[in-house]
Amino acid sequence: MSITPVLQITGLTGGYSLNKPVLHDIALQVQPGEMVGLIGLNGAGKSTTMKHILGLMSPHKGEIRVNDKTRLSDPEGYHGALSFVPESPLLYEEMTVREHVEFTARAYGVNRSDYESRSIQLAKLFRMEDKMDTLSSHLSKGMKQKVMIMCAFVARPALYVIDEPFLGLDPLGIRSLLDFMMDLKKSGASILLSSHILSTIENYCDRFIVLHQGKVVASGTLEEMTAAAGQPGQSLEQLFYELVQGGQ
Ligand SMILES: Nc1ncnc2c1ncn2[C@@H]1O[C@H](COP(=O)(O)OP(=O)(O)OP(=O)(O)O)[C@@H](O)[C@H]1O
Repeated sequence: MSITPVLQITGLTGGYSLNKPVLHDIALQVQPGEMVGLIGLNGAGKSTTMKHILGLMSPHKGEIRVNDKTRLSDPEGYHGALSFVPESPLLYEEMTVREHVEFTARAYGVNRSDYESRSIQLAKLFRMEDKMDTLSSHLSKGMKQKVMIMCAFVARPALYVIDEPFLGLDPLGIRSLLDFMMDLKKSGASILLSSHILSTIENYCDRFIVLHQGKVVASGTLEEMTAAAGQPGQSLEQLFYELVQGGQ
C-alpha cells in the first residue's frame, strides 16, 4: 500500500501575474516524517512556491494537496494541517511574546495544557524565558525570529513550511531549531525547509529539491543527486554550484 504524501504538488505553474509566471511546472512531494530542503539562488522561486502552498497565491495551473486535501475541497483540513515560519518576522508590536504564542495556539485549537507545556518547553529551548512578557517591538531581530518559530511550533500540524529560518539566529538558536526539527520529524511530522546555508542543512534534510529559474532542476537524496550528476561524494554546496552556474 502506498503512503499518501503530506504535501503533493503537481504541475504547478504560478506567479504574480498570469502573463509572466515565476514557477514552471513544479512537481514535488514531502512524505510523512520527512524533512526536505528547497534550495535555489535568490529569485529562484522558493518563497513563491511556499506562498502557493500557504494559499496566499493561486496556481495558474496544477494542484497542491496537503494531507490529500486541496484548499478548495477542504479549506479547514488543508490549512489546519500546516504551519509556516516566514523569512522575515511579522509580529504585532503591541503584543507580548506570550500573547503571540497563546494567540497562535488558540487559532490552531491547541488545548490549554498542551499550550502551557509546549510554550514552557519552547521558551526554554530558545532561551526566551525572560522575554515572554516583553512587547515584540522591544525584541532584537533574532528574538523576533524566535517568536515566529515558537508560534509555528506550538501547534502540531502534519506539515511545517519553513522559509530561511536561520537568518538572525545565534549559533545556539540554530542548533536548538535543528534539534527541535529532528524531534518533530521523529514524531512523524513533515518539514519543507528553504535555506541558503547548504553546509548546515546537508546533514539534516532527507532529500533536496533544487529550484532554478522557477523550475526543478534536480531532486533526491544527496547520494542520488551526486550519482545522477556523475559526481559521487560531492558536497551539497559543490553539487548546487555546478547545477546552477550553467543557467546563469
Ligand atoms: N511581490 C512580488 N511581485 C512580483 N514579483 C515578485 C514578487 N515577489 C517575488 N517576485 C519575483 O518572483 C521571483 C521569485 O522570487 P522568490 O521570492 O520566490 O525567490 P526566492 O527563491 O525565495 O529568493 P530568495 O532566496 O532571495 O528569498 C523573482 O523573480 C522575484 O523578482
